[in-house]
Amino acid sequence: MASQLFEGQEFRSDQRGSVARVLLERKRDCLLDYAVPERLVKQIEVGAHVRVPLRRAETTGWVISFPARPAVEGLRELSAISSEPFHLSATLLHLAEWVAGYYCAPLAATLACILPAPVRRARTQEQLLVACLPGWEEAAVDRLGCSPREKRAWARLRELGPSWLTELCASTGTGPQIWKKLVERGLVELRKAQRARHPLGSLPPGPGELPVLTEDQAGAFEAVRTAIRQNGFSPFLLFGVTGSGKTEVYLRSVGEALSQGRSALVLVPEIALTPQLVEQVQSRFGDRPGKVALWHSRLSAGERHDQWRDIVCGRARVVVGARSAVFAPLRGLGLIVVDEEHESAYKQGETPRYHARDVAVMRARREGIPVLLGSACPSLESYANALAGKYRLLELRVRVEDRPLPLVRIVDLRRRAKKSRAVVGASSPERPWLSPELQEELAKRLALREQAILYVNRRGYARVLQCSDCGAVKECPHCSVALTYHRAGENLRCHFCGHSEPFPTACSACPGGRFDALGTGTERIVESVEAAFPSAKVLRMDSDSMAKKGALPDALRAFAERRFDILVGTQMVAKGLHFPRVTLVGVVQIDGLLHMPDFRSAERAFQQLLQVAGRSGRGETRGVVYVQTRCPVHPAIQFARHHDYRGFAEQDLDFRTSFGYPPATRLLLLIWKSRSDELCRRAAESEAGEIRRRLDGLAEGGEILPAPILRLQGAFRYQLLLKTNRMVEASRVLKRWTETRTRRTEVDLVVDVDPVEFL
Ligand SMILES: Nc1ncnc2c1ncn2[C@@H]1O[C@H](COP(=O)(O)OP(=O)(O)OP(=O)(O)O)[C@@H](O)[C@H]1O
Ligand SMILES: [Zn+2]
Repeated sequence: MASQLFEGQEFRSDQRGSVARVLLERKRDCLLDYAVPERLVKQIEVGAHVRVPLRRAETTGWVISFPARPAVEGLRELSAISSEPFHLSATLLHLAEWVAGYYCAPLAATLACILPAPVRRARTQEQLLVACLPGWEEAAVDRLGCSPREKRAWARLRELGPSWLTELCASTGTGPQIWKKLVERGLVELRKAQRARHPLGSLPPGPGELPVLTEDQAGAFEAVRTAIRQNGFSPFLLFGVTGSGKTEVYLRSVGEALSQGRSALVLVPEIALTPQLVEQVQSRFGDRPGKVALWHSRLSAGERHDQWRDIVCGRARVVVGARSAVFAPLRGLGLIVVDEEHESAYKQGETPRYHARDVAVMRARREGIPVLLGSACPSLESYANALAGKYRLLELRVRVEDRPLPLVRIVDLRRRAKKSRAVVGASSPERPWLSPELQEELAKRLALREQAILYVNRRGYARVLQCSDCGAVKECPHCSVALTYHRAGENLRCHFCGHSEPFPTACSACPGGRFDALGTGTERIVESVEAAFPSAKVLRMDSDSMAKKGALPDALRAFAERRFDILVGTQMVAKGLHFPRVTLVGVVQIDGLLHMPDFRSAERAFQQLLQVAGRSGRGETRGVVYVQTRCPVHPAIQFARHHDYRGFAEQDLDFRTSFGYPPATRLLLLIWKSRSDELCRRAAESEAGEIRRRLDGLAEGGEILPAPILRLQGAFRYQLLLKTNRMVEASRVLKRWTETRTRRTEVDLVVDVDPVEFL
């Protein structure tokens, strides 16, 4: 049965019935009716997760409705219901239905993304809890003849109150046997208890003194506060320059929602990259364990299981999370905050390919609450919505304490001598990657004991490894891209599929055995900096060096404590970091971003520049920024030089309107994928005709084109880009067609609504 069966229906959790319509948990949407046995009638509700018989086996699914009359006679009975915390609320079902409909995805897949099966199946954890038995005084304990160690342990537990055995042993330096002994003496009890896993448990709570808001902050907060009190959908775009204190506006707003007895949701692009914000939320609101919940896909299934229960039952009042937290089952939601709303990490790369910022706005509308989107360089989509009056624009024009924005200097690399082709192993005395201007400024800042950040848009050592004799370039065996040379592991790696191979001993195309390392990455910049400033302490920050759990917070702390002078990194160093001693930011390399085959390439480069520049001069000394480029007149660079967001937005919006790109229209990207190039191209061409016919009048399309990276993870890809102003309808037609599409086993089709990735 197709999905349109339940489109537009009201999900009401107060409904009951003797026939349940169940959406099976499978790849494609399939609805079946089951009889509800007498014993389950009281517990069953819309959104319940159930086990049902299917042919000779059992499967699982979600109760979607209680039809008055079953679709067929002689129904089979459903067999069991999952525990109540794992029933989805009507609000979430509606949201899921919208996501599935808009993003052209199966509803079953969307529900599985909201509440993944391993999370649901994980068990609550039980641990040993130690507690003092009542009625004992010190004098009485003395008479029992306890050893001094036993007595000390008992006294300590009395101060602490009931404690988990493992932690008690660790914090008091005792072994479990001492506690067993105290149990034997009848002084303490040891019992098993349910223990919720709180991923934030160990962060220090306790709010300090709140800063006095700047005028702009106060204005913005007042607007949000009024909206929270008034109840009702109201979307805000908080556009605040770097260092203007957006976080404080978020925190005050969350506090306001809580004080109104509501809960709040704070979305961040990537949890691992924003430890500073998570810590702030926890220290402001985590006055009891579990009040702030964390939600992202890197938590274990057990942790997510417990967090889900905490959120559903109302123990957690604030949820901080990445993309998928937009579906967190908070009750009485009063506010949603989306930090760095322009970030592409909010877009999910697999089915359902939703954009969490847009789902957040949709959820806020359904719940009738305010949503606060914040950024120092808003996406043009959001900015256009603000210009059109759909979002209310709140501006923070100046940095806190009236600190000036940094001075941006452009270093034009065009007239420089050609870079020497640095042969691997040979040292390059002139250090071609750092211009004399940037080196001079670095030297100056180091002498003043200030700190610097250098941004490079690629990790690794060199972009390409090329045979010095025949010119052959080492490519990934699975993708049509060159491998990146990583010196740290002496290997070559594909940044798209993760393939890795050792540094070659010989060229595969000729007898040669010498290679040129072309282009640069973070590792090479670290090498250049260390050569130029042997006494400086340099820290590399990219997804390679920060791969270990806890590495990033440790590194941030070390840099904050000035154990390093220079931080070299990828976009990781551009986001949300606040280091008052940083007075110099060097953009070593950014040109690559300017020329991506993507209509957003200028916007991305501009955002990156503005963000990274914003790390400079956040303390008492004014900052400077050096941007090295071969395209000094590119608008992204020129507008960034003057911190002119509006100027950039205006001219880029003009370009988008002239060429029919978002936000002037919406895009639908269809991608055919197959192991066979020929099959893929043919399928794309034949199906594109059918799609164009069905979408006639709803969407307009260009040609079938090979994807910019034709082969990815072993699959060849062809694309069709369609433009539409009626996405909901177009998406519905496409969904119906994909559901009935005769399945060609070798050719997959992906439908990406509002795509952000075109490679
Ligand atoms: N009203 C205030 N008075 C003094 N300091 C403040 C005030 N508001 C915020 N701050 C401090 O200013 C610093 C910068 O704030 P914050 O990191 O929120 O800026 P931001 O707008 O998020 O910048 P970015 O976009 O660059 O990340 C923080 O250390 C914050 O504690
Ligand atoms: Zn690859």
